[in-house]
Amino acid sequence: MASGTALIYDEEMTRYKLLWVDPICKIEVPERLVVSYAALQKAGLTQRCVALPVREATDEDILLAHSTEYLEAVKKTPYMTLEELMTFAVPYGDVYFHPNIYHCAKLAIGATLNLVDAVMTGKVRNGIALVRPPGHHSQRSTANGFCIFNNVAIGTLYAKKKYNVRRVLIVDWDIHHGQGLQYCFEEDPDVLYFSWHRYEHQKFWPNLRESDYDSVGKGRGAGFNINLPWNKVGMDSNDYLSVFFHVLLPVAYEFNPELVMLSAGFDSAIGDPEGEMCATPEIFGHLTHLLMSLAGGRLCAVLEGGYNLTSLPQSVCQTVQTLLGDPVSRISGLSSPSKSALESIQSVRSVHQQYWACFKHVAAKPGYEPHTKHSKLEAGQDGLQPGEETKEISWPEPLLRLPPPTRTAVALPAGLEDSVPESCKRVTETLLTPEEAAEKLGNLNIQDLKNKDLLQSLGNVQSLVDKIEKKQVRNGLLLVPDLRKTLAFAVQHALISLTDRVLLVFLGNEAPVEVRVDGKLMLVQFCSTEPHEPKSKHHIPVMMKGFGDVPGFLHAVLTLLLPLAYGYDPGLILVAMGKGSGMGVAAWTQLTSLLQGLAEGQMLVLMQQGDEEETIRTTAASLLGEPAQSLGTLGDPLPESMDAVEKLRLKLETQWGLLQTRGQNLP
Ligand SMILES: CC(O)(O)NCCCCN
Ligand SMILES: [Zn+2]
Repeated sequence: MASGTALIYDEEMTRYKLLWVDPICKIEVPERLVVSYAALQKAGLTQRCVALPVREATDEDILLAHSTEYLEAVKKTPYMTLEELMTFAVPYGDVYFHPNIYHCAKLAIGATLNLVDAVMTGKVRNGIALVRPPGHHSQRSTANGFCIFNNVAIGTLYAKKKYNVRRVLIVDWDIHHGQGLQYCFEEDPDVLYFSWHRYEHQKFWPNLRESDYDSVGKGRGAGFNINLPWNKVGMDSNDYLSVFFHVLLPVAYEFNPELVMLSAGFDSAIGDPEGEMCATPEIFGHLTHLLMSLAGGRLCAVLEGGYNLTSLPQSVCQTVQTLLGDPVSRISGLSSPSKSALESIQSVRSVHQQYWACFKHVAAKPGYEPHTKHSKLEAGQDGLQPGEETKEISWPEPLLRLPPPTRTAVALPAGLEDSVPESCKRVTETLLTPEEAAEKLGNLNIQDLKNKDLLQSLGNVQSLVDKIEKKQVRNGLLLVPDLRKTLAFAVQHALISLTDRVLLVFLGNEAPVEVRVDGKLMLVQFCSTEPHEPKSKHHIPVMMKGFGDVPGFLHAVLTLLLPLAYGYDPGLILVAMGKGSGMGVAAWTQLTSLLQGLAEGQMLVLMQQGDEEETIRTTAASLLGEPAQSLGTLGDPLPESMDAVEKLRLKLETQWGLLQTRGQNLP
């Protein structure tokens, strides 16, 4: 499996700037790259990445997405006078030229293509290209929105052509609509373009009717263009995560991309004059993590926008740390998305219902009609007039997410030692004394207290929890003779010595532990037989019509388990698979990968002794940060599974706000 994170940056791309007065373009300054790269250096991240050089794009590269006449016109700009440059820019809109911008634009493309090469050849697992000028607004024969050539469009076409990549997912989290990407791929069913963008019912730049949610793609590309408009400013992590859980990730998994291209614009971060949103930089560490379980981890991030010189570098560092596999910081205080976000989420899901099985059950009623004219008042403030003072917004600087010295520790019975990768640290702790065991697990009976294997597994669990608490170890894997007793002990010990909130995800029918009513344990139990009525809102039985229903299981993980887990914000995750739960290895590692975005990745996986070695090894690999195996092309989830999840969501969404998928007032 490929490993390593590429970082592509060249200071030559800082050598162009606005040469005249233009209040719109003045925010696109060279310092954007300078401060971002400096922040990576200061955080010690540059030396942990694989530094790759830029190269100049060739004409052939550029002509993948642009017309000859446009390229020939741009070729003349290095020789233009100031007057000519100004005149040349006017017809394009919100873009400026400079004698060196053509050179830098070729380097931005070349950086993107070198990144695609490195990822597609397995030289690295993922990477980021810190480039300017950005690209996602530029079109076949048009510069626009600070963009000259469309870096990500060319990167995508290049990957398809050179590496025969079939399906490419483009995620554009820049706060502006990358209409250039939409136009380029809207008829192509092999490229799924997802963009969220400040829209305010067409009142925000680029004010395009086709940026609304009902632009779903054309012809064979219908369904493969997803626009999520933000009709109000002030969106925060609740809104961003909700869109990932209920729109982007379900479709992305169904699409099953072979490569993920990320139009990483950070003007969607707090403090940005363009976005005026409220999501703090940590969110990009989570959004990146949630995309890394797709396409076998092949992820190429390319910088687009981002104009606040404080939140931009912070967001870049959050993204790079996650690409490197560092623990993701906890986001506490999550509650629920805004009403406006829910209207957009509902609209997108209903208009895409006919194209995606994951939305099959969605009511066909949009959250709002795209055509209704909305008064300026209704659309909220119409953004900052150029030069208007932004009120002082401040946010805490994200903490450095230091990885513990050991990532994964394992406690396996003798003989299974070589079933996990070398880099796992072995734990073979002393037995727990019967007194210690009885003290925590009152209900142990006499033969238990004589059961050496049980006492050994309790000792191992205690030791692993303590190592995690001391930040010596991030996560662990244990094979245990008695899952129930060991889980109960793990919960007890963790609540005493590590955290006051434990999330237990259990695959199996018999409830693994008695559920506490103090809210200190959340149990999400995937079961295939109708469970008895749960006693508390912290015991969530998820009916899976047989564990063979991988699409159904995944749907429940993305749209139910993750929102619950993020809303609960546990300090430790326990994952346990009961005997013969028959969940496929690929689906299981998707679960253990995705859940590492919670609790700073502090997780214990407990498996019943006797589980096949393949599952043990892949689980350990997932805990070590190996990308989850892609699930392959998913069939449709079983209707019963979808119904069970929907019923559960409706029941729980008032208590767990991130479960909501539409405005409350909608049926
Ligand atoms: C790359 C970008 O999306 O940040 N460009 C924004 C241009 C805004 C013009 N009003
Ligand atoms: Zn932007």
